[in-house]
Amino acid sequence: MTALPKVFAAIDVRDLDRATELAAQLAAAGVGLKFGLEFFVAHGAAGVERARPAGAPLFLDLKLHDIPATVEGAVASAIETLEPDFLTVHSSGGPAMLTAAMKAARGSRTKILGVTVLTSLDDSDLDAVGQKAPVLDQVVRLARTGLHAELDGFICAPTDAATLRATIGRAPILMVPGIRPAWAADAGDQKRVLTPAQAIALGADHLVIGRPLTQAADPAAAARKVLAELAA
Ligand SMILES: O=c1ccn([C@@H]2O[C@H](COP(=O)(O)O)[C@@H](O)[C@H]2O)c(=O)[nH]1
Repeated sequence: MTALPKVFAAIDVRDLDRATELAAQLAAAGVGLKFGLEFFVAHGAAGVERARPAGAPLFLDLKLHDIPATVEGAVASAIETLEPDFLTVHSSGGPAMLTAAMKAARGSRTKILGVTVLTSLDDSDLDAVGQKAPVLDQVVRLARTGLHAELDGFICAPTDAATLRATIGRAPILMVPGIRPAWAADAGDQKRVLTPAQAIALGADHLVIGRPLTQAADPAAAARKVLAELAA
């Protein structure tokens, strides 16, 4: 089996031609492709098939969160149409929903990743929705629930990675967004961020990077720069 790339580029654009162009440039630079809600709501699985260069590693970031039967059906549909390398569900959907997602993925090559606490949230945001702070405790709590349901891995912030690794061990996959290279303009709506090298050093297996690549003057050059920084 070919190893999956360290970095996945988030193709968070609505225009199909622009997404296709970005996907071609970024895949050629050696990163995988992540299609999420903005693109998927506009273009669906057919759009992903059109925008994705043949064979490019695919992360379908749908962050599914619903009753168990609905999530089981949605995971089955995603695998039937696209068979992505990775697919996300929200770990906060609860044990039965997570078990249903894993049931639908059984026998496929798709790895199911549980989103713990979004990288755009901090302690005060958790408080506002009635969840117990600190964020890190909630991340660990949700990962434990996910482990019980035998999820393949988790989405967490780079600032959570070391604690989560120490809790869950080496085997589960850690896919980490909230990445900002030192040369990136700003964090935007992300609240828990670190650089690519810091995230890998703390235990991330894969990184998700969106705007620092897609909004760069030369997205492929920006992706190559990140990969060179990681190699160094
Ligand atoms: O906790 C999460 C889960 C998913 N994401 C997704 O990653 C990218 C990040 O994009 P940037 O432009 O690098 O901020 C985006 O597609 C999110 O939906 C996340 O950021 N945090």
